[in-house]
Formats: sequence, C-alpha cells, structure tokens
Amino acid sequence: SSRSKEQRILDFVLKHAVPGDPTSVLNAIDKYCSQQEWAMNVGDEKGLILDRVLQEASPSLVLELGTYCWYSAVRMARLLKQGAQILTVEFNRNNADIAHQILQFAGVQVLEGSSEEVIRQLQKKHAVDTVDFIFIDHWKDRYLPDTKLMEELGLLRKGTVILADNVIFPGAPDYLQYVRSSPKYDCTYYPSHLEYLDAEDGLEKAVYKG
Ligand SMILES: O=C(NC/C=C/[C@H]1O[C@@H](n2cnc(C(F)(F)F)c2)[C@H](O)[C@@H]1O)c1cc([N+](=O)[O-])cc(O)c1O
Ligand SMILES: [Mg+2]
Repeated sequence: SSRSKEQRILDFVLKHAVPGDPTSVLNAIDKYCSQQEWAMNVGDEKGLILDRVLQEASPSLVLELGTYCWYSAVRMARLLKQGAQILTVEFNRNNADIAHQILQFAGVQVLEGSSEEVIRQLQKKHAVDTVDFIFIDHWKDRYLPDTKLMEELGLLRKGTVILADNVIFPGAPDYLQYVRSSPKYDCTYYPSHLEYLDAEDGLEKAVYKG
C-alpha cells in the first residue's frame, strides 16, 4: 500500500513513465502533482528557467541541496554534457530511498550525499575541488548559512552559478539580501510562479565573482 505522498508519486511514475526516458519521468511527476496531489518539486514552469540557466553554464560538476523526489536532479541530469556529474544532498532517508527508484527508472546517474555534513565532506570524501553549478532548493533558512559555508570552504570559483528556488515563496529573504548586496556576486532574478499554482515565485541566479 502506498504510505506517503512521495510513495504515491513514485507509484504513478513507475506506472506512467517510460523506463530510461527522463523527460517522461518529469511529465509524470508534473501531471500527478498538478492534477492529484501538490508537491514541492520545482515544476515545469520554473523548470524551464532551470534548464536554460543550466545549459548556459554547461557545468561539469553540479551540487544540489534538497533532493526531495529527484525531480530537479532528473531535470538537470538529462541536460548534462558527457562525463558531467550531479551531487545531490538529501538527509531524510525515506525521501532519498523512495526517490532513488525514480532515478534509476529515469536512467540518470547521480552521486547522493546523505547528510548536511556532505558540504564539509565534498573536498575530502568526494574529491571535489570547486563546484560549477549549485541548485539550492532545501530548507529556506539554510540557503544563507550553507552558501556562506561553501564560500568559506573554497567550493566556489570565479563564475560558479548558484540558482536558488523559492526566493519569493516561501522566500529566503536573508539569502536574497546577502547575495544582492554582496560585491562577490552578480545577481539576476527570474520571475515565475509557484509550482503547479498561480502564486508568484521566482529563481535568483548569483554568479560568484571569485
Ligand atoms: O520547503 C520547501 N522546500 C524544502 C525542501 C526540503 C527537502 O530538502 C531536504 N533537505 C533539507 N536539508 C538538506 C541538506 F541539504 F541540508 F542536507 C536536504 C529535505 O529532506 C527535503 O526533502 C518548499 C516549499 C514550498 N512551498 O510552497 O511551501 C515550495 C517549494 O518549491 C519548496 O522547495
Ligand atoms: Mg522549491
């Protein structure tokens, strides 16, 4: 029996998507979450902005904070160049377990962090030097502390792109204020709407100037 909403999303994907076809996985999740049960995926409207900003950056290493049901990991991985990788961070095991099946189903390969400490372990455990593209979509009060931590650990290089979801709703006001007023970032706001709803939301791109 399906216990959680996330399990029901997985069931719908396994039933309606085409194995190895990541776009069909995205379409299935968007269909389910817009018609049956809302869920906090970045969604198709903001997803198109994510697609464009990601392709423009053409990253070799992507870090995602906040895996949830792997919608954005699948969305990004389907556009990566050969050999590029995604490190996505999720610490709520059942989310990660449920969604892991979605990932394999979509034929997408990503490394998976398992705790908030992953950021500290990136350089040692994952042999990461610097990150090229970061998609931040986890707890909104963690956006700023985690960005500052990545700065302090030297994970950002000149040109690293940080794209943050939900800067309007639920909002990350301290993060927005910080990147927009810091001389270390060039910021661009992309207006959009909350996934599957009409409420205003948007993505903020902050390019690290090194
Ligand atoms: O709260 C929202 N998102 C929070 C998302 C949270 C997800 O990120 C994981 N995480 C938390 N910390 C880490 C890390 F990285 F530290 F390990 C990973 C959590 O386990 C959860 O799966 C949200 C809410 C709304 N909404 O409309 O309410 C709309 C949205 O698009 C949203 O993203
Ligand atoms: Mg979000």
